Amino acid sequence: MTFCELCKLHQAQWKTGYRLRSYVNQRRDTKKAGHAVVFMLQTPSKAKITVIGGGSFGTAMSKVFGMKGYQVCLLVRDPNIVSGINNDRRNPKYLREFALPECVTATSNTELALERTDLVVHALPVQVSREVLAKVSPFIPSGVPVLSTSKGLEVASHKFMFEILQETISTDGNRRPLAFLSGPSFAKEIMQELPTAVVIACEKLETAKQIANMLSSPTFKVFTTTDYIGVEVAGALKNIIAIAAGMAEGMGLGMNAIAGLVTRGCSEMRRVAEYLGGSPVTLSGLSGVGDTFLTCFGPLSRNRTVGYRLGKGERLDEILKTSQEVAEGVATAKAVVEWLPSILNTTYTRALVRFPILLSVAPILEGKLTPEEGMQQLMAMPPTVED
Ligand SMILES: NC(=O)C1=CN([C@@H]2O[C@H](COP(=O)(O)OP(=O)(O)OC[C@H]3O[C@@H](n4cnc5c(N)ncnc54)[C@H](O)[C@@H]3O)[C@@H](O)[C@H]2O)C=CC1
Ligand SMILES: O=C(CO)COP(=O)(O)O
Repeated sequence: MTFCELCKLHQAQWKTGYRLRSYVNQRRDTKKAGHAVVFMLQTPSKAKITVIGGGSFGTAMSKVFGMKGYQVCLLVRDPNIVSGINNDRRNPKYLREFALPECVTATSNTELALERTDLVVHALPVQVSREVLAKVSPFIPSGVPVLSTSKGLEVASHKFMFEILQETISTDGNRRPLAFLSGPSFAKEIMQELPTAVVIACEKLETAKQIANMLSSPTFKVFTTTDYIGVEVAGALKNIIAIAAGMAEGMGLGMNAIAGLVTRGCSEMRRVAEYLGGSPVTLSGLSGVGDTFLTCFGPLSRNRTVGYRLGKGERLDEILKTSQEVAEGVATAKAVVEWLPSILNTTYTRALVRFPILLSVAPILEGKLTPEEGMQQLMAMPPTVED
């Protein structure tokens, strides 16, 4: 069967699934939304997925769901992306070299994008997420799960995505299950259909499993966990470690230094996650060391690239001017220098002894320390027991 034939088959399945979706929506109206969602996600007929964000990762998620035959609607603000996807089956701005399945469409109309949707996938930079989620929230049908793929800490509030979602999506009295996807998953490699393994976290394991089933394919393997705190902390903090690793590489410090830095960075990340109630098992898994390795050593990483260019002597403003994609670690590093000492109820200087990597990146990004001074500071830390 060719790819086009497969798309036609999926479109036919979508049409036959329409009555079922209407039934599910009626069930939602009768306040049995929780059961209706469970039923919908388990059925083999094809549901509607709304992806918020037409950047690299939103495009990649659209492809994964589209390849499974779901009706994917991308909600984007740029009209060129809407027409590019609807007319040419390509996102003209991000990963344009890859075609999208025919069942992927795009719109800038929030109401249309979220009408009768069965799952919302959020793929926007963390710093704009609160504003966008607050706007779209009234249009998300009651009981529909929201799967976040964003990784970082909000600068203004020092909050993770799970907190931003709790504050924007679940406050209107219509509880919607919140789930979080993370792990080593470069958007470009997903578009290339290269094998990828991720983890989905949700307080209710059953919901995580249902979404995992919807996404799983021979090239996309999905694990599940209930430890959304561990997944969220790792997803945010690994980006800071990646900037540090890139910097060490740009400075030509050698593999001993980079491996040491990444390992100790993972230790700091695990200790923060455990402090907040995350599990060390999660931190040694896909969303923890898995994603940290990818981002620290993978040439496609935007965070590692920012660090590499800093290590080569460029200034942050010059680097950001020449990059159209988000490097979440830049904002997250800034948030962490204020947030981490405050949750530990201590000063920056005292916290620095326990978390020297997580807390040294922001002063370098801000130009208060040079990368060389940052590295000297790390090496001058007093010897401690390895933890
Ligand atoms: N690209 C990747 O390989 C992966 C990215 N992620 C995460 O996914 C999230 C999104 O990243 P990418 O898609 O890669 O970013 P990107 O930089 O490729 O795209 C960001 C998108 O957000 C849109 N946007 C920015 N501000 C907006 C606003 N105020 N309103 C509406 N849209 C707005 C931009 O127009 C763009 O389409 C990040 O948190 C990232 O860490 C997670 C896994 C992999
Ligand atoms: O999180 C990612 C892959 O899992 C992407 O990392 P970068 O944002 O550094 O490219």
